[in-house]
This record gives sequence, C-alpha cells and structure tokens, in this order.
Amino acid sequence: MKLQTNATGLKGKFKVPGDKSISHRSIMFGSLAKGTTRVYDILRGEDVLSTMAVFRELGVTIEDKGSEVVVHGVGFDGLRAPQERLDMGNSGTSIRLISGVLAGQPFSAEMFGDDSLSKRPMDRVTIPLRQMGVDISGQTDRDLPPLKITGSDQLTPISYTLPVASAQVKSALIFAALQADGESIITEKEKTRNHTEDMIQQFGGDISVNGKEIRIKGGQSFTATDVTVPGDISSAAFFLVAGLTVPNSEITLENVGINETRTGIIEVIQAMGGDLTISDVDEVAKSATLTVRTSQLNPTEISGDIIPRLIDELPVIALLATQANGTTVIRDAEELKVKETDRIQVVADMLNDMGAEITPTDDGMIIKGKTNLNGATINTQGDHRIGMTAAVAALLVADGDVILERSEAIQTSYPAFFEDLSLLML
Ligand SMILES: O=C(O)C1=C[C@@H](OP(=O)(O)O)[C@@H](O)[C@H](O)C1
Ligand SMILES: C=C(OP(=O)(O)O)C(=O)O
Repeated sequence: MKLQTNATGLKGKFKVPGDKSISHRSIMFGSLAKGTTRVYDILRGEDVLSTMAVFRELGVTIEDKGSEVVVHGVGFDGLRAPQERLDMGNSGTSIRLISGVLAGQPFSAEMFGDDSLSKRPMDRVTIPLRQMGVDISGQTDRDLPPLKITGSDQLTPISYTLPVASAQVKSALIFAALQADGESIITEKEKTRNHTEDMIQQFGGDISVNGKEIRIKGGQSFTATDVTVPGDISSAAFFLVAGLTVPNSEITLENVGINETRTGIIEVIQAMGGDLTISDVDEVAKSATLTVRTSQLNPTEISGDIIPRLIDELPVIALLATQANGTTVIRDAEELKVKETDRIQVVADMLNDMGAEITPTDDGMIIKGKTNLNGATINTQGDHRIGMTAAVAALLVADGDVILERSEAIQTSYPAFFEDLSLLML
C-alpha cells in the first residue's frame, strides 16, 4: 500500500484499542477460573484472537457479544485435550504463556505458529518447564516451534532465576507453578510487565511479590470476575511519536494504560523535552489521558532497567530519535533480536533507507539526528510494529512515496490503525 506522506498537522482526540497483554491474560484467567468472566474493551487483534481460538479448542466456551466477550471458565481441571494442533499465529505471548498452562495438564498437544513465530526461541520456557517435570520439545537446540508438550498433574515446584528479562517466560512459569505441588520461587532478571501477577489477585488467587522475587503456591483455584481492559500504551506510542514530530500537531489519547511496568516511553519523551501532559489519572484502572504537541527534541540515552518497560515501543522510539537534535543511544535491548523480526536490524535498515543515520549494535542502536526522511519501499516482514513505525515515518517524508509491503501484519495488534490515523489528518 502507498502510505500518506508529508503531513501538515495532526489534530484530534480518541481512544486506542485495548491492551494486548491484558487482553490475552483476560481470556486465560477467565478460562482457568470457575464461572463467567465478562471482558470489556478487549483488543480484537489477531494475536488475541489466536488465544481465544486456542482456549475454545481446549474446551472453553467464549462468546463475543460485541460490547463484551463472555468467557465460561472451566477451572484448571476442566480443560480437555485438543483434537487439533493449536495455532498460535504470530503470537509469542500465546505460545509461551499457554505452554505454562498446558504444563500442568495431563494430556498432549502440539503448538505451532506462522513463519515469524517459527523462528523465535522457545528454549527460554522449555528449559525451566522440563525442570518441573514437563515433557516439552521443539525444533533445533533452541526449541523453535512447533512445540510438542505432554503436561503432568504432578508438577515439581521450581526455584528459578530468569536468565532473560521476559514477562512471557515469567508468566509461563507462574501458570505452571499455580498447578505444582508446593511453592515456587521465580526471580526476575529485571522487573517486567506485571499483568499476570495483577490478574492473579483480581481473580482471587494468592501471589507474593517482593522486588524481583515472586512466590506462588501450587494448587490454587480462581473465581470469575469482570475485566475492563485499558488502552494499550504500546499502540498509543505510534500516535505519541506522530504528535511530537509532525509540525502543527496536538493529539489526545484517552484511557491509556499506565501500569508502572509499561511507562518507559513517557519517561523517554520527558527526558527528550517532548511536550506531553498526563491528565485524568485513574489510580484503580491504572489509566490516564495523554496529550502530545509538536516539540523540539533533545537526544537521550536509553538503557538498563527501563528497557523492559518500553521494549515494544523501541522501533517507534528509534524513529523519534531521528528527529532529535543530537545522538541518541539505545543499549541493553538485545531482546529486540528475538521479536517478530530482529527489530534492531530491521528498524535500522528501514529508517536508513528513508534517510536516517542509525548504526545497529549488538544490543541496541546509535541514532544521529536530526535527519530529513525520504521515500522508500518498506516490507514489514510480517512485523506489525515495523508496519506502524513505517506509517508514522512516512508522515515526515516531504518528497517521494513510501510504499509499505505486507501491511496486513498490522492486524496483529491494531486492526483499526489506519482508520484512527486518518481521523487525525488535517
Ligand atoms: O507478556 C507479554 O504480554 C509480553 C511480553 C513482552 O515479551 P517478552 O516477555 O518476550 O519480553 C512483549 O514484548 C510482548 O509484546 C508482550
Ligand atoms: C513482541 C510482541 O508480541 P509477541 O511476543 O506476543 O509476539 C509485540 O507485540 O511487539
């Protein structure tokens, strides 16, 4: 598709779609609780639809009523062996978290995904799950999908220090630990998004978190409850960057999730001197309204424990840095290499093709700004965040066309992305 270029201003106010991480987990906890869970404002992106389809295949009735999704939970002991292979689509969150759910189920299943997912390492979950007594294996020494799993109803609890900063690995182990015989202790490398821990409490379960150390007792059961999903700050990120960089812009995003494990991008925008205001903070729902206006930007350094709090935003943050006056350095972000694409290389290549000056490094990027951007042909390579970053970059291109190939990847997390963007065009 041909992207809109040379935007002269973006103005408007709207709500971004529901948080992807919370949407996945609402289906998982709703299924594993006993009783009826109603989920409001769920994201209907392809990744979440994959999680819904998998739980249906595991015997859970899930109804989409438009205004809400109703999950008729069956409890940990009510899941049934699937008749079909479980299709995880493009979703790392689905395959990894569901591995932890299936770890405690006394049946066999096979999980597979698309070309991108089939290149992503699953050894980060298979190694600790094997220690708990699960029979799980994939392809090559990195356990790439497809993964075959036979769970056990006599899981050994685990004491495990995560070698990577990953909420997906942490959550997979939490789901397994909830089904084990005894208490497990999981220690994080860095603090990562804590939606699983929050939802255990919301569904009446018990978890203790002390800094990076998490303790979970096995043999728990959950009670159904209603969940309202806040807007996804990772989706909001594209409009925050667009509003800061396109001249003559003011964009207001309502009801954006501001869980403290997700707000790294707000800190980066503030450090760069961006004009961002936060209003209508709802402490209980952990949401707020964010407003950005066109700004002169300073460079910054992004490294250390902030990285997991903005990991999915780094592609569009790299674009933001191309518009700052000076050199921005991103470090400690080697996890970007094992996302839907190698996001260090793909982001650097894409933005350099458009005229940026980015040097990819082993664990991040060095970005020299401020650069003008030019037209180019970009292929998402099946990565939704590359597609949306390209669409925001195109707005800054004064001359030339930007052609986006494989734009359908954006359906993964933001099906209405282009409609929402067009609402802002002056
Ligand atoms: O737990 C989650 O919902 C997610 C965790 C992160 O992945 P990692 O755990 O691999 O860092 C993130 O990149 C992904 O989009 C969603
Ligand atoms: C990395 C992502 O998702 P997942 O790991 O679930 O595929 C993402 O949404 O950017």
